[in-house]
This record gives sequence, C-alpha cells and structure tokens, in this order.
Amino acid sequence: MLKLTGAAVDPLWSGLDLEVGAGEFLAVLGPNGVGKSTLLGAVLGTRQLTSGTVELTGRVGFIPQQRMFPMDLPMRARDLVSLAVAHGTVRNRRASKARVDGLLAEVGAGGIGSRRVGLLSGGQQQLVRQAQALANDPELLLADEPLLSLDPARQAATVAKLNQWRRERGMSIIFVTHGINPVMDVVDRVLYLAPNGHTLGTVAEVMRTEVLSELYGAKVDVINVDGRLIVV
Ligand SMILES: Nc1ncnc2c1ncn2[C@@H]1O[C@H](COP(=O)(O)OP(=O)(O)OP(=O)(O)O)[C@@H](O)[C@H]1O
Repeated sequence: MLKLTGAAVDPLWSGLDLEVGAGEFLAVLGPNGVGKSTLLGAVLGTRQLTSGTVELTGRVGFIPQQRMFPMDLPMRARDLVSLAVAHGTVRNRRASKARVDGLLAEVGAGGIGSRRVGLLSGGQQQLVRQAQALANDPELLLADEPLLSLDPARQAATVAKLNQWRRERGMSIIFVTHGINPVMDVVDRVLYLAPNGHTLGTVAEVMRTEVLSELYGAKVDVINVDGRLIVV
C-alpha cells in the first residue's frame, strides 16, 4: 500500500523507513513545525523528497488541516462533496445525489447538505472535508489533525468511524495528531517526529519518558493520568 524507504525532506526529517499495510492505523505525532503535514505531502506527491523513495498503490483520500472555506463561497456542502464524487466534473449530478447524501450522513453531517459551506461552523466544515475525502472510497486515508474544531462527542464519533472503516473496508489510515489520547485505543503504531529524529512503534514502545527525552534532546516526562498520557 505505502512504503517509504530512506525518505527525507531536508531539513525536517530523514532516514524514514515506513511501511503501512492494509487496514493499519498509524498515528503521526510531534511538535509544531516538525514536518508532520510535510510527510502527508510527500505521500500525496505535493512535496518532493530530498532523498529516498515513496511507493504508493491504491486510491488515496485526504482530510487537510483545518482551513475555513471563504464565507462568500457560493457552494453548498453537497456541491463540494458532489464534485469530489465526480472527480471534479459536474456531470452525473443526479446520479451522485444518493452517494452524496450517503457520504454526508455517514460523517454525521446529514442535516447540513443544503447549507452554504462558508457559513457553516468550523466543526461542520471539518465534517464536509471528511465526506469529501471518502468520496473515492479510499484505500489509504491521510488525515491531518481531523479532530480540530470538533466537540468531544464528535471527536469520539470520528475516531470510532475511522476505526470501523479500516476494520470493515481494510482502509489504511495515517492520522496526524497533537495528542495520542483520542486515538489511543485504536492505533496500531505511532510515528513520533521530533527535532532529534523519529521513532516508530506501538504506543507502549514510543510514548515513554526515555524515548521521547532522547528524541527531543531534553528531559520530557510522559505521565499517565487515569489512562490518559500527558507529555510535559
Ligand atoms: N511547501 C513548503 N515549502 C517549504 N517549506 C514548507 C512548506 N510547507 C511547510 N513548510 C515548512 O516546513 C516546516 C514543517 O511544516 P509542517 O506543516 O510539515 O509541520 P507540522 O509538523 O505539520 O506542524 P503543525 O503541527 O504546526 O501543523 C515548517 O517550518 C513550514 O514552514
């Protein structure tokens, strides 16, 4: 599905060897500016590697980092999802209606299809982006902080849905996040990018005081508070 070998985007990260298999849920963590979004760009082909290779097979869906739609964008939520279903063309509008409604309902946005996207709340716009990303029934979903702007209930619902899709459809997921806690129970592996390098492993292997202190080159504590991991 996805294989990076000796991949680097100077000066952010280098020597990255990563294979993501069908149905795998990988969380990518790390501080601001370390190159998490850049990694997704490298997979999508919008950012060039400075060395190494990316091999990718299959359909890819992308939930970009939250950016608000312009307030005066003259499109409804359903129009944007419809374009994604039609791969950017406006043919077969009628044929895609059921599919568009199904996608919006699936992400919990069934009631907002007819509203102008620019006038939706941040969280509602995020749901529209989820529906867009699912339009081509992706085999690999790249999600860049998809829980931003969502309330706790919708965050939990989103994580549960992603987990369901990867189990039922074998969809692989690369999930960029600032916090491990919302996805702690569903991730298979964590890729932690940090100023002094990166590490890849299970939550138990990566989210440890010694491991993160070495990656940051400074003392970092990983504290377990009632099952939630806090990095300080
Ligand atoms: N197209 C680009 N060309 C050159 N540099 C870029 C480009 N896009 C981002 N950068 C820079 O690369 C660095 C890493 O950015 P990136 O968005 O990948 O970080 P991130 O880990 O996702 O950060 P955050 O957690 O804040 O979203 C930043 O310093 C950013 O300014």
